[in-house]
Formats: sequence, structure tokens, C-alpha cells
Amino acid sequence: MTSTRRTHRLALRGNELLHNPRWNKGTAFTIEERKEFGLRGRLPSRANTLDEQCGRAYAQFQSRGDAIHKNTFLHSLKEQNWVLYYGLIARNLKEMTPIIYTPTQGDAIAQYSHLFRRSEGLFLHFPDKDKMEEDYLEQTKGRTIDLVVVTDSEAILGIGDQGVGISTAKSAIYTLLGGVNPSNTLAVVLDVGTDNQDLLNDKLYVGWPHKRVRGKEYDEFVDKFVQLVRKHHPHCLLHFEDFGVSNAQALLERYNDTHAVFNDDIQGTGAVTLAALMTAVGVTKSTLADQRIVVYGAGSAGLGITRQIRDAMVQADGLSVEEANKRFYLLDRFGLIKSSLPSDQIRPAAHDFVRPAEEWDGVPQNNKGETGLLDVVKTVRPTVLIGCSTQAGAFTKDVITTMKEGAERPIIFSLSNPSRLVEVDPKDANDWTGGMALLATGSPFPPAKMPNGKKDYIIAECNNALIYPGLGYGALLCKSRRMTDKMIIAGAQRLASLAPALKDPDDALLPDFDVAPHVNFEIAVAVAEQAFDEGIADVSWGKEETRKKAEEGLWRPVYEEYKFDKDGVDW
Ligand SMILES: NC(=O)C1=CN([C@@H]2O[C@H](COP(=O)(O)OP(=O)(O)OC[C@H]3O[C@@H](n4cnc5c(N)ncnc54)[C@H](O)[C@@H]3O)[C@@H](O)[C@H]2O)C=CC1
Ligand SMILES: CC(=O)C(=O)O
Ligand SMILES: [Mg+2]
Repeated sequence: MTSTRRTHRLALRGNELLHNPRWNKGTAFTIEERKEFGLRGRLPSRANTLDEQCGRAYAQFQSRGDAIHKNTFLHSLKEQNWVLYYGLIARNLKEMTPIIYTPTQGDAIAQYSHLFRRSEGLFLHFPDKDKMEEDYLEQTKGRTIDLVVVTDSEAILGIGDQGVGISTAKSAIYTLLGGVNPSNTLAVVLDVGTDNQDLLNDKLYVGWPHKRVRGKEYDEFVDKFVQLVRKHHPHCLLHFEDFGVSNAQALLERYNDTHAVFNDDIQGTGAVTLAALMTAVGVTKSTLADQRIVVYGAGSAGLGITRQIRDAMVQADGLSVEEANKRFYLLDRFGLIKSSLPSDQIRPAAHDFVRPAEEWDGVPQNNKGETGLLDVVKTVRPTVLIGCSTQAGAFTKDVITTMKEGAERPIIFSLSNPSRLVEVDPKDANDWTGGMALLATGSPFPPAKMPNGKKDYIIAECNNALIYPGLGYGALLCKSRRMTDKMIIAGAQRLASLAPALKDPDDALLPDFDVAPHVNFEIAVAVAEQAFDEGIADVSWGKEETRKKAEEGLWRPVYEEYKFDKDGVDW
């Protein structure tokens, strides 16, 4: 890829410049820049390169004992110097991504109020709803905003309602893995209260200490925000993250046809899982349509995955929607989703996949008429088992060995985060199936030992971060007016085409996180090209230039030249 160093004209000097993480270079300011920007006496004598700074910061990172302290260290680095923060993590991607993202970020968010030092992003508080536009403009006036990542923190990274959190980590991943310019992103928390009693009881809780606002008032608050984004940044992609399942689905449906919106838990997770499954069926030399798929946990992720795979069966394998729906067996907290369940136990998004109760006559059920996972597995003999339930250990040895009896190469994805909530430890799934399972997890796990001295099996990390930065960058690159299903499938197909298991069936089902920036770049190109095909790209250049434009638009953590200019950038 090409790289061009630009010169920036800055109106900031002295401490203002040193304390601005976007522009600060710390000891890497050159002797000339120190003179020009009034920094000479504010810095020690010796100028460092970025590599030297990264070496020093890496040693400091290593000296932090546990993951949460490492997370805090990196967070404070981000408050000081963006180039150093992203440069350091980019140089140590596999080691540091789990620190700034899942699994560690979940713990950091759970302790947010206690670890709090400095705020980041935009907080929109329900009690200040009448001032929302003022607060929004205060943070965004004069800025280019290409991407807004918004959360109401109701379902954070598998640990539930945390009141405030997550959008900054998701937004950092856009920069790290997608090359999105961090200056052009905005992380937003919609603080509508929390139903987490521990937080409400905590005197240090920094969010609005109030029960969650729901219903009409909630909808109006979110709508006001969405309309503000549309009014001031009409081309910007609006990414919804970790909303509670009912709101997540409803918001996507409400805005999807009119605005470039994207729900990561539904669509991003659906897309990365589809890619892993496409690779897995390549290994088993079958098709998507050949599968019998059990999805355990029919929330945002489970329903998003189900719909994504169903749509791909229709698009790629030519099934009708009705035929494709029949390939799925969904379970939630009331067991199998079947027609005899009371209607309030079946979410609207699950309606397409409800199994007829008659089909289950004679299959054991509990005294409430619920059919559990093991009995579903015994009856269905699934080829694919996907977990997104937050129920640690739900895929027991019985479940896995029963599945193995009906599938030579069982495909088992336990996607719940953080790692401790995984439905089955991939090491166990590997052992219980004699090394025959095709595995993926939501957080990183070490490779599994294979029988008969075969090489270790790399567990694919099936996390939406392997695809959402590329989906987002592709959409904002071509200023797409929407994020369509076809764009998402194009991204998933490109991701699957890069999977190691395509070349070697004993290798991982998805590319390694080491190469996630390259992978997301390829996804972005595929997504933008698809937007051109659908006639929804809104730029002056043509489809054939997509790759070149994508390269030019990448933000990279390198120090660029500065010149002082009193009319230059001042924020
Ligand atoms: N790997 C990845 O990229 C992603 C992983 N996830 C993870 O997936 C999990 C679920 O996330 P969301 O779908 O956003 O949450 P969610 O709350 O929308 O869905 C969880 C579902 O599991 C169900 N459930 C709870 N207990 C159950 C039980 N005993 N049996 C069956 N189902 C049960 C809940 O009723 C709910 O419908 C979390 O751990 C999350 O971190 C979510 C998004 C992306
Ligand atoms: C990865 C992600 O989006 C989640 O666990 O919610
Ligand atoms: Mg999420």
C-alpha cells in the first residue's frame, strides 16, 4: 500500500499542543518543531522516533501486572498521544487487542466508575434531552464526522447492563483494524439510566443514577439523536452497539431503509459467523443448505446470525426463504422456540424460525413444556451448533458427543464473550470429538492439541471486529446512503475467501487477528464496490477506483509534519 506524509497547519502551541492527543508527539517533536511551537523548554532534550517511543511504552505496558492494569495503561496513553497509542497496538496487535477490547474491556467497563479518570466521547444524558443539539454541536462543530458509534450500554460485551461504556473501544477498533481516521469518529453514550441495581447502589457510579427510561420516552430520545446525526452529518455511518435485544432489533428496522445505520451485534456478528460457516462447509465439502443448524441463545447475536445465514442460503444456494428457515432450530431461555410457547416468549425477529409443536411430539420436555438443548441435539442431529447465550459451559460433554454421533465434522461456534462465558472451552470440544470439530470462539483462545501428533488446531476468533471495521470503512469511503444486506454479504464472502482453511482444511476457519487490518481493508473494498453496484455510493469517483481510494483514505499511526499557522486547526 502507498503512504503519503502530509503537512498539517496547526494553530495550537505550547501546552495546548502537548495536551492534545490528536496532535501531540511527545518526545518525537523534532528540534525544529519544538522551536516553532514553543515546546523547547517543555520537553527533555533528546528527540525520539516513534519506534523508540513504542519500545519504551511496550516496556511500561509489560511492567503492568494484570490485564486490567494494562488496559488502564493503554487507555491513558490514548489520552496523551493517538499516534503512539495506535502505533504501539498496531505493532503488537495480537497481544494488545484483547486488552483494549474483549475480553478485558468488559471488565474495564464493569469497573468504569471506579477506574474513571478522564472522559472520552460524547455523553448525552436523558435529563438534558432538551439540550441535546447544543451538546452534540459542542463536540462536533467544525469537524468532519464520518462515523458515529453509539451505545445505550444495556447489553455490554456479554456482561449486561453497565449504564455507560463500550462505544470508545469499538471506535478505536475502527481505527486500528479499519484505518478510519480517529478525528472523524465520534463515540456516543446515550445515558438513559440503568437497571443494574449494583450500579444504582454505588455512590461512585458516574452515570445517571436512575432506572432505565423505556417505551415512548426512550424512542423519542433515541430518535432525536438519530435525526441530529442525519441533520448535521448526513453521510455519516451510524453504528449501534450493545443495545438490549428488543431495542437493537427495533432501531435497526426503524432506520435501516432511510439511513446508513448498522447494528454490530446483529449484522456484524451475523456476517463474521456466516464467513466462518462458509469456510467450514468448504472443509466438510457440503453447502450451507445441507446444514441443520442449532442456535443456542436467540438474542441480538443469535437472531442476527440466523438471519444472515438464512439470507445467504437463499442467495447462494437458491433455497426459498421458507425452505431456508426450516434449517434452523433456535433455543432461548425457555428452551426450543416452538409454536406451543406463549407468544410473549417468542421475539418478533424469531417468528420465521418457530418450530411446529407437533414436530416435537414424543420428545422429552420439562413440566412447563420446554425442550432443552440435549434433547434438541438428540432429535435434530445438527451439523452446526452456535452459542451466543452467555451461558458458560452450556455445551456439555453429552451435548458435544451426541452431536458428534450425527456429524463427522461437527461445526461448533461458542461465541459468547468474555472468554469465561464461552458455551464450551474449545479445548474440550476438540478433545471430546477426537479432534474432528471445526471450532470458533468469540474471544481469543489458545490452539488445541490434536491427537496422533497432528499440528495444533488454531481456534478461529469469530468476533465481529474481524469484519465491522471493514464494513464501516467501505460504507463511509463511498459515502453509501445505506448499509444493505448485499453489502454485508459481500463483506462476509470476501472475509471467507481469505480464510486459512481454504488452503489447508486443518487450519483456522478465519484469518488470524494478526492480519485483521489487511482483511478489513479487503472487506472495505468489496463493500464499497457492492454499494456502487447498487447505485447507492455518493462520490464523484467510480467503482474502478475503489481500491486506490481506499488506500489513500487509510489513517495510519505515523507522525506527520506540522507548520504553525494562526488560522490552522485549533482543536
Ligand atoms: N463473537 C462476537 O462477535 C459477538 C459475541 N457476542 C456475545 O454473544 C452473547 C450474546 O450477546 P447478545 O446477543 O448481544 O445478547 P442478548 O442478551 O441479546 O442475547 C442473549 C440471549 O441468550 C438468551 N439466554 C439466556 N439464558 C439462556 C439459556 N439458559 N438458554 C438459552 N438461551 C439463553 C437470552 O434470553 C437472550 O435472548 C454475549 O456473550 C456477547 O458478548 C455478541 C455479539 C458479538
Ligand atoms: C463482540 C461484541 O460485539 C459483543 O460481545 O457484544
Ligand atoms: Mg457488541
